[in-house]
Amino acid sequence: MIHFENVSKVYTTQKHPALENVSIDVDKGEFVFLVGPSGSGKSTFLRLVLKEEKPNKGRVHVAGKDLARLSNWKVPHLRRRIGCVFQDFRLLPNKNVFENVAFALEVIGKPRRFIRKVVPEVVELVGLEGKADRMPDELSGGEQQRVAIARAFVNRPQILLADEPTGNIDPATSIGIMKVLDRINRTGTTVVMATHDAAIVDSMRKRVIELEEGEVVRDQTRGVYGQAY
Ligand SMILES: Nc1ncnc2c1ncn2[C@@H]1O[C@H](COP(=O)(O)OP(=O)(O)OP(=O)(O)O)[C@@H](O)[C@H]1O
Repeated sequence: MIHFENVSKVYTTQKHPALENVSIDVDKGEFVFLVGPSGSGKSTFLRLVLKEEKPNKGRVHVAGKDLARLSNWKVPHLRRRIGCVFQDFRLLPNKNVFENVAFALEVIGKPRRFIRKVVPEVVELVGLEGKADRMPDELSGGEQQRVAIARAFVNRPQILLADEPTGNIDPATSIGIMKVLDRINRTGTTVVMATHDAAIVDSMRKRVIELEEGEVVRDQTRGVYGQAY
């Protein structure tokens, strides 16, 4: 589903590569944690998957497409197949829960009837049934992140990228967020989550890929956050 082959990325303003000779394969339906110190290249990896950045060397394939051969006008189509969740939720403050989730479908031209059917289903999937009328500022941080996940998933993307989704959320609430991501993963969606949250990684026992100064230094099938010697 995601295939990196000897990928290097150097930002023009930086001396050191953000990613160096990275080769990673993520299969359909996998759940992968991307860990490593700040600046090790996790966000750069996610940006390359979205074709927000281009590699200086190597190849990136996503959902069977070689991104170097994907013309710019097809990039929005690629991004529709990839849901994104961020640390800071990024909800529209003037829209309620239903409208925030519906908006993701409106912008890609889905009919109103379809939207009225699927939005409540996804709102329920993330555990927010009964709260569809709430505005973002009437929700806790954990609930806001559930809305963001619903919005990322409502179009049933093949891949869900999450960049520090529990970064602004307390540990107890984070467990609930991880249950939602796990539920989404069980529907067959590939999930890649960049995180510094050791407790979460240790409790989930999923594949762990560790980056250090842009290089893959560990790739473990049922891994933990810290190096297991
Ligand atoms: N747009 C950019 N322009 C220049 N340098 C960048 C840019 N984005 C990232 N970098 C640099 O590339 C390296 C990798 O950064 P990246 O954001 O991918 O790391 P990260 O592992 O996601 O860090 P964090 O855990 O703090 O989010 C760092 O040295 C960073 O300063």
